[in-house]
Amino acid sequence: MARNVYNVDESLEIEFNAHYLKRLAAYLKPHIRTVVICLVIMLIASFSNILIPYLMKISIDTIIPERQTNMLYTVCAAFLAIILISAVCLHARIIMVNRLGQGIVATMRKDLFVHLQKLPFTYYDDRPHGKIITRVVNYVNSVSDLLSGSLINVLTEFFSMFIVLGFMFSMNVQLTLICLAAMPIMIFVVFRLKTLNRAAWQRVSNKSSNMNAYIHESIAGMKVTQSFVREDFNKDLFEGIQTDYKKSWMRAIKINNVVSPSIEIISTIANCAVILFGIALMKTSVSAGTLVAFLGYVGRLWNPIINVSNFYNQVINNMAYLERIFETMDEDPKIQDAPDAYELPPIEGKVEFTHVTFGYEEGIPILEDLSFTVNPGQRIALVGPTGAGKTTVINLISRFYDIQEGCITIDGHDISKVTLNSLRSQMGVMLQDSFIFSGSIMDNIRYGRLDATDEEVIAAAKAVCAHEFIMEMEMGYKTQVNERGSRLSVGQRQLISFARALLADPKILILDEATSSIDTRTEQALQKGLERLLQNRTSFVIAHRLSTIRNSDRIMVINNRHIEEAGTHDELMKMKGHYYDLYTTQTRFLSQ
Ligand SMILES: Nc1ncnc2c1ncn2[C@@H]1O[C@H](COP(=O)(O)OP(=O)(O)OP(=O)(O)O)[C@@H](O)[C@H]1O
Repeated sequence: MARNVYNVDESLEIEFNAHYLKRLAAYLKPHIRTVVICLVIMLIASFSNILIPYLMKISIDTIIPERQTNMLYTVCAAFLAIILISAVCLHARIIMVNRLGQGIVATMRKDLFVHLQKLPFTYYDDRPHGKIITRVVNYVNSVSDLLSGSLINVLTEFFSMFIVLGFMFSMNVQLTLICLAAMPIMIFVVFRLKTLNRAAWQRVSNKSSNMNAYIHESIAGMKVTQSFVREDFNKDLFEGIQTDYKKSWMRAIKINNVVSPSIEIISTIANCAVILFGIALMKTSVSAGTLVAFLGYVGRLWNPIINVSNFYNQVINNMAYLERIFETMDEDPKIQDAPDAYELPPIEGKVEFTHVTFGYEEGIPILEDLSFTVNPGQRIALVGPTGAGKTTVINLISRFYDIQEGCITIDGHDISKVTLNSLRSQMGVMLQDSFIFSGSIMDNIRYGRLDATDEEVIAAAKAVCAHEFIMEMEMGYKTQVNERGSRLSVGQRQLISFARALLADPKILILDEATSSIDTRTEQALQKGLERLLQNRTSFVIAHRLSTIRNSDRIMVINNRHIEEAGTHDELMKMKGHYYDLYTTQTRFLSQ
C-alpha cells in the first residue's frame, strides 16, 4: 500500500536531532580551506568598512576644524581605497561562495543518488516519485545555500559585530550601553517568532512537495489524461493543490515579515535614543564627530543582528529539508549483501524454491509454502489468473524482495548469501514495459554489456530480428531515442530489450509478458531468435497468450498462493484442470 500520495503531506518518520547538524558539517569539512579564505576576504571587507565612521569622526572633530588640507586628501584617498577593497573582496567572495555551494551540492546529491540506487522496489512502491525528485533537487539546493553563502555571511557579521562594539566602547561607554539595552528585546522578538516560523515553512515545504508529486504524476500519465479527456478535472485538482501551496506560502511570508519590521522598529528607537542622549552628552563628553560616527556604528551593529536572525530563520526553514534529506539517506536498503556475502560463481542455472512464503505486507502472504526445482536449461512457463503472483515469483528469483520463510537457491547457493551484483549480473529480466533510456539505439542495446563491440551489438539485434527495423530508421543504430522510447512502438521497444538481454548472455532469463506486444508476423520471425536466446539457459516465461508457452518444458499454474498444477502442456490438458479451462477458453475466444 502506498505510504504517501501527492495530496497527503509527508510525515517525517525520524525526529530532528542535533546529530543532523554534525552530519551536515561533514559536507563542509572538505571545503574548509575555501571557507577560511572566504572568511578572511569578508573580514578584510568588513573591517575596512568599519573604518569609515571613524574616519568621519576624525574629519569632523580635527581635520576640518584645523583645516588640515593634506590630511583631508589622505582621508578621501582612504575612502576610495575602502570602496575598491570592498568591491574586489565582494567579487572574490561571490566566486568562492558559488564554487563552495556547488561543491556541497554535488557531494550531497551524489550521496543521495547513490543511495537511491540501492533502495529496494518497496521504497519506490511506497511514495510518489515527484517527492523523491524534490528531495534530490530542491532541498539539496536550499541546504547548500545555507551552508555556503549564509554561513559565511553570518560568521563575518558576527566577527564584525564585536569589532564594531570595540570601536563603540572605545569612543563612548554610555552611548554604547544605551544601544546594547535594545539587544535583549530584539533577541526576545526573534525567539518568540521561531516556533511559528518553523511550522509555517515546514508546511510550505510539504505543499511544494505535493505539487511536484502531482506534476510528475500528471506528466507521466499525460497520454491517459488526454485519452480520457480529463484535462479540466485535472486542472481543478491542480488548482486546489496550488491554492493550498499559495496559502501556506503567504502565511509563512506574513510570519517572516514580522521579524524584519520588528528589528527595524527596535533599531530606530535605539537610534533615536542615541541621538537624544548624544545631544545631551555633547555638552560634556561627546563631540559632534563621535555622535556622527556613533550613528554610523549603530547601523552597522544592527546589520549583524538582522543577518544573524535571518540566518537563524533560514536554519529553521532548512531543518525540515535536512530531516528529509537525511531520512532518505538513512532509509534502509533492506535488500543488500549479507556481511559475509560471497560471489556467486558462474552458474549452470538450477533454480530451487523450498517452502517459500512471501507477502509484500506483513501477515498477507501472496505465495505460501512454494516448492519447486528447475534444472539448468529448462524452460518454465508461469500461468494463472491476474494477480495470482506470477511476477512476484520471478521478482523473488532476482532477489528484488526478500522472502519471509523458506529458501531460494541457484545451483545450490542460497541467494540471500551471495552478493547482489554476482546474482543479478547472471540474470536477464525482460519486462512488459521494456524501458528505453534516452540515447542511441546502439547505447540502449549495449546497456546489456557495456564492453560489447558494435559488431556484437548488431549480431544480437540480428538474432532477435531487431536489425531490420533499426536499419530502416534514419540513422540506423545511431538513431537517438527519447527517454522511455516514446518514438518507438511497444513491439520495437521489446525487440530492443531482447537484443539487450541476448548481449548480456545471462544463464537465467526471465520474460514477463515480454512477447505480448509483438504482432503475430513479428512473433513468428522472432520465435527463431528467441529459440536461440533461450538455448542453454534456464528461462521463466510469463505469458497470458497461452499459445506462446505451449512448448515449455514445464508449465506451472499459480493460483491461491500455491502451484495448483504443474506439467507439460499435454500433461496439463489431460488433467482437465485449471490450465485446461484457461487454454480452451482462450482458444475458443481467439477463434471467434
Ligand atoms: N509492490 C507491491 N506491493 C504490494 N502488493 C503488491 C505489489 N506488487 C504486487 N502486489 C500484489 O501481489 C499480488 C500478486 O501480484 P503479481 O504482480 O505477482 O501478480 P501476477 O500474477 O503477475 O498478475 P498479472 O498477471 O496481472 O501480471 C497482487 O494481489 C498484487 O496486488
